Amino acid sequence: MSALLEVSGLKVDLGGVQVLDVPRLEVAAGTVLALIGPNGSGKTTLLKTLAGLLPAREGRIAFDGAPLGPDYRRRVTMVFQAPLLFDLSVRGNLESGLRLRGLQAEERNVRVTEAAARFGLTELLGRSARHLSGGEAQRTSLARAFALRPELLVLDEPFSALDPPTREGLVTDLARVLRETRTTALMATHDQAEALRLADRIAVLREGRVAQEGPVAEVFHAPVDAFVAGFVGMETVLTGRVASAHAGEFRVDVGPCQVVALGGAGVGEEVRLGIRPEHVTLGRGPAGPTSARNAFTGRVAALVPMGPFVRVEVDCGFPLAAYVTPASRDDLALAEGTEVTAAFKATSVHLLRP
Ligand SMILES: Nc1ncnc2c1ncn2[C@@H]1O[C@H](COP(=O)(O)OP(=O)(O)OP(=O)(O)O)[C@@H](O)[C@H]1O
Repeated sequence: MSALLEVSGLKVDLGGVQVLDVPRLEVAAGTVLALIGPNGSGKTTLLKTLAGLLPAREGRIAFDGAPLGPDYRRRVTMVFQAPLLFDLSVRGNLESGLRLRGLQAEERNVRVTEAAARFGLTELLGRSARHLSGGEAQRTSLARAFALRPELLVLDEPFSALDPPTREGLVTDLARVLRETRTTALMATHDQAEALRLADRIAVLREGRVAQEGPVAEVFHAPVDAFVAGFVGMETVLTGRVASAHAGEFRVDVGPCQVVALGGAGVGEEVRLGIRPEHVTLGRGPAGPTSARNAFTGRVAALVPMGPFVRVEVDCGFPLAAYVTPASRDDLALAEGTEVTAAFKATSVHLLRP
């Protein structure tokens, strides 16, 4: 797939301070790249720079093979966290950009009807933008952007101001529309679940640099370091020394235990291992035969309800986080101090870059 957007040697300053340093970044045509990272990591600054709204101090940004030209602002559309709507009807808002571009009434009508249908706004076209809920206003803002059929869509945390059910509906619709229209998009988000559902690739930002960029599954399942691991929900990060290595499998001393992992690591090497809580299973009583290469006895140190699941912290001689459903917690009668067996496969242990 060819890159629609290509960034090299990008450096951006704000208020005289360098806030972005991105040696390379590419967005292939028809794909969605999500930027995730903590507050202040540079997501908005990178989006604005790539949308042509902020100048770079150094570097090259190429769009469709050429440096950004004067027509670039017309080819890119940006949607912000707070929908910036005009004091017009929903239809008036959807039409506004199309009028500016000199589209004829007939074509405007086709595009408005299509965009409204895509975002469930058909019944609301006559409503004043002043009388929309937050969710409806953001739908209008997204529909207005899609009506322009931008070559690149840039979304800056478009759902962060919405309540969870409203957000859920809009994420579902946006995922469908992105797929149907094969729009190339860049999106900043705090929310891993959003990134998982909307993006093909993820770039994790940290202090103005890209800590890792890759396909969504790769970043979530094989984070390169402890920072990315923590950010994408790999809650258990263990440090230990490799005790033995044999036939593509190695054992790491972690406290009084040995954790089995797959891959190449040298005996005596200090390594960091990451384990996702959803890959850890808990049981009562001694561990029976299992295909999991790792099974440890421990005690429940804490139980934290987190909506659809409960986060269980187990002390196995090292701290291990597991997710169970509230029903499993009740079936296993888990409470602080309960003795449990925690098991996870060697394939669920990820070797992180130190
Ligand atoms: N006008 C400014 N002058 C100086 N520094 C700025 C300015 N605007 C932003 N910054 C700094 O630039 C860095 C990146 O900010 P940016 O808003 O891009 O981060 P972000 O990842 O989008 O954060 P958030 O998730 O909070 O929106 C931060 O350290 C911020 O303090």
